[in-house]
Amino acid sequence: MWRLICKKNVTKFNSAAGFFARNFADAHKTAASPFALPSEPSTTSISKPEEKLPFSNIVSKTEMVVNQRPDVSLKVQEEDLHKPIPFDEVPGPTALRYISKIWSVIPIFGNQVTTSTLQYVLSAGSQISWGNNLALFRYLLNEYGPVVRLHGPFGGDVVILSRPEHASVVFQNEGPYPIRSSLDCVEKYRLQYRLYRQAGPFSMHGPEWETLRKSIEPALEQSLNYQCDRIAKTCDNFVGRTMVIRNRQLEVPKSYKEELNKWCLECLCGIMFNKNLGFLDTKGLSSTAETSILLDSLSEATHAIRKCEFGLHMWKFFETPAWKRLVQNCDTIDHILGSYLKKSQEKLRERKEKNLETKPEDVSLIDCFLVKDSMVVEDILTVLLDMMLLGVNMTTHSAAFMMYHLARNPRVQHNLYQEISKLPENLTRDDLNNLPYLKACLHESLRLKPPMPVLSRILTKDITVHGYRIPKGTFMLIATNLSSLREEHFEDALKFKPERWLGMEVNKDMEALATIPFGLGPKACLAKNLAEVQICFLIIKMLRKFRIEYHYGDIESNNQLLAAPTRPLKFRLVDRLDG
Ligand code: HEM
Repeated sequence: MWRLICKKNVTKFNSAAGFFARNFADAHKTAASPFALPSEPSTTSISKPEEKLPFSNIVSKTEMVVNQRPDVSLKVQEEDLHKPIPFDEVPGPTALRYISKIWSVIPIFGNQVTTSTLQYVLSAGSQISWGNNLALFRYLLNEYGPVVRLHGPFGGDVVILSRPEHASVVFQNEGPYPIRSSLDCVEKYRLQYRLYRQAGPFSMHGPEWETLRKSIEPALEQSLNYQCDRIAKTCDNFVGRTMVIRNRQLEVPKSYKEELNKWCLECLCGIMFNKNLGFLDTKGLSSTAETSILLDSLSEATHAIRKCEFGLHMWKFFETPAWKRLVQNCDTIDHILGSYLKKSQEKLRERKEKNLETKPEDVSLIDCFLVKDSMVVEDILTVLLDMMLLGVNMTTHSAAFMMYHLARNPRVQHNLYQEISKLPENLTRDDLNNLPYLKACLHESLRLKPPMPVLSRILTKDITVHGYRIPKGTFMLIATNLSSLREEHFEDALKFKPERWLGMEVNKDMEALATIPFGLGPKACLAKNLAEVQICFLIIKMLRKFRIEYHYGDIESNNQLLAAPTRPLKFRLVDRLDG
């Protein structure tokens, strides 16, 4: 009986304390940007109130002590309040705990494999699969609470989070050299198969990654400034191509996503090589053209990477069909990019020999890379391929969903059209500074359908999240797509409401941290500006010419690695009479 009364009272205390903790945390949320805080979480993190209140611990210990000496129990409680809860007590599926015990005797794999293998364990007998990690993560977080530990069946634990205040503890403590889960198969292809010295910016970390990133970012920014006009023309060409591929009902074909892929590749190659490759040729591409081969190889390589990264990593031990497909297609892309690199080298040499003056707008991204001593040809190839694999998929996904959201929300489309209709015919990058509604629409679209729905980090030091001590080396998965859809952060969270972003300081306000489509910290996307210019220019050009409609079932994102829309983008594009 004593036990029962005690338990009831403690439970009441828990909920009351939880209420205060939440309110206190809310007060912190609005007070300051989490990045203005010093980095040690035990003294400064925004989740500090929660860290101090390991209530789950109190219940059992109070129960135990109250029965004997109630006065001592208070002391134990107070001490416990300040102690982080051990990692072993982080909740998670228990079946995995037992499996991991069996496998821990042969720790040959690691947490990378854990994440991909979990789909088999967790999906057994249920609808949940890693293929749609949104449903899987939602299930785990609903079942076990905001911090879930997955005991790696093959060694290497994974912790899943989604709340912005927890994610911010991870980002605050990542230091100058964050580590994320790499694309293992791409890393193996480069380091072991091609014997390159670097694995590419996405997979690298540490001082070598920093040096590479410091070479890429200013060069990309410079090329973007000079090549904006080329991007604008490519968007015009895309509009032209759209006009000729519409059917009599003004609908674009099922393959419109491939057309967007071509647009994106054309923009990217324009920046990389200072050259139009002709992906959007109105006559279409011949199947033997180099552009066709590049496009097909990129799509095949993307499929092969998805296949290799999801499921058992058998390609680590023998050559699976997916691994062979990856090698074949990455070899083809490397070969084509290599030939462009060679031409650029020759051109640079000739200019130098003949002492020819070079106008800034004639300088391509690879020219900028070639003049850097820190980058050899193979480093440049890895950077270009990373950019193509990530950039084309992510930008296509984002542009596709931006068009979709505008089609589904005619009022928003109308308001946006009002904003952009005053722009001059020839767009410049500066024009984008005065388009708050367009920026809000893009951010809102990325909130609902981010192309990288989950961010990952491997902890470089111990941290305390939600009261739990999580050790260095743990593989963290941050389900930003879930925090983006939570009603507590966004009213009518499932609705497309760009107005919510007007006046909000994105990446600074705590609420805004619930949506970080380009990631955060030193490892955040290095081509955010490029992606924004591309998508904004495209939407401006499209809206000036057409009213976008969509008359079919809902389009979702498959929420996978290198995500893609689940349905054909069968937009109906009606010419504007005043366009
Ligand atoms: C709307 C389009 C895009 C979105 C939403 C996006 C989003 C992201 C995200 C979420 C990350 C990981 C950030 C983190 O872990 O904190 C990332 C990394 C990266 N992105 Fe993007 N991206 C986009 C376009 C592009 C483009 C166009 C390129 C290249 C041309 C690109 C190249 C990269 C690279 C190389 C990295 C790895 C950076 C590093 O680890 O240092 N992305 N991107």
